[in-house]
Amino acid sequence: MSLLEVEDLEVYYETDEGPAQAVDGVSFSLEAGENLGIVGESGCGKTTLAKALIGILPNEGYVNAGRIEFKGDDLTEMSDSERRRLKWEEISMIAQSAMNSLDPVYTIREQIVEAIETHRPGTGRVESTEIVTEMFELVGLDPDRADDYPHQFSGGMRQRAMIAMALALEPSLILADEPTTALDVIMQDQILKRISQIQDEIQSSMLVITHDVSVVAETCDRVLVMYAGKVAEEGPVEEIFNQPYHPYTIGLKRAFPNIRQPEQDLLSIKGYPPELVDPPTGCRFAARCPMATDRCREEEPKAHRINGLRSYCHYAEDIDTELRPHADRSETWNQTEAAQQAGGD
Ligand SMILES: Nc1ncnc2c1ncn2[C@@H]1O[C@H](COP(=O)(O)OP(=O)(O)OP(=O)(O)O)[C@@H](O)[C@H]1O
Repeated sequence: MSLLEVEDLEVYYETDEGPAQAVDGVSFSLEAGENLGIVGESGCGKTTLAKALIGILPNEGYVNAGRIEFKGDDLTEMSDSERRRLKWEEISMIAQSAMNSLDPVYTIREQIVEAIETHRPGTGRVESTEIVTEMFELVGLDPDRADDYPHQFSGGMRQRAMIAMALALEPSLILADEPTTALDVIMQDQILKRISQIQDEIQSSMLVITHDVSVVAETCDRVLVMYAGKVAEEGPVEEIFNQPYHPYTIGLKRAFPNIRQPEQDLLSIKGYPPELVDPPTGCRFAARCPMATDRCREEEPKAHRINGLRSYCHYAEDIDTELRPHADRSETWNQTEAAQQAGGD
């Protein structure tokens, strides 16, 4: 049994224009001890997916269909109180901004101790205080600062404090949503290394949600690439980044600097993701894909399994022979939209 199994998950938001299909038919699984990265541009549904997993969708958001099985129990069928019990102890979240997750009126120590005592009622004050000291040391904070309020910490320290809090109860699953985006590059690297170290010690799994493929390359075993609410491609990190089978992954990879090929031009994928209230039929990436055909615009791609990857591109099987050389060229992605349409078929 996998630690987490998500099947055909649909998460929608009620909007004035109708339901926005922010997560649409997403399936994946996560094994114990494994790290899975979820990547994709802003708005592709990464945070919505995480919020649905931990049960913190805003009022207008709801799970429309699908299953989220954690250790064999369906989270979508649990009551709020059952889910609250799981939070921190079994599943914890490191959010994008620590400021929004830490309570400004309590010291950091009070907040961590409160989380420990709520979930482990037998834990005495001395033991909880010891856990705080240990966690502070693990994330590289001076334990003497645990009695400070969040506003007395710098941004980087707050982020570390939140990581300490998220890991204090040794959860089986950590959801890290852009855990280091607000930090400078050196701090990002240090914090990612800390998280991986602690994770090894407490043997937990992690879902790393980010738009930055280098964060995933550094921390994850597998990657799920999302585009406009759907899975574009999924597989082991090495394979996804070395030999992807979806044009979107090829484009996304080329949009970030590659230390192995520093001479390569960075490219930007032209255009914007589609509206999610009335998404296009066919492949959601078709309008921005330089290789799209009429079939892509009409028929939704199914999963193709190749080389240990799951790719949702009609032409995944042909990528090796015909499309990859084309997709690897910057000029392919620099074409104007008119040229794409003229030459697309
Ligand atoms: N409360 C909301 N009401 C309506 N639509 C929403 C709401 N929250 C998010 N959305 C929409 O759902 C889609 C997915 O958003 P989400 O924040 O999950 O994406 P994301 O990939 O995490 O983006 P980012 O990297 O910017 O956080 C977007 O189109 C967004 O506009």
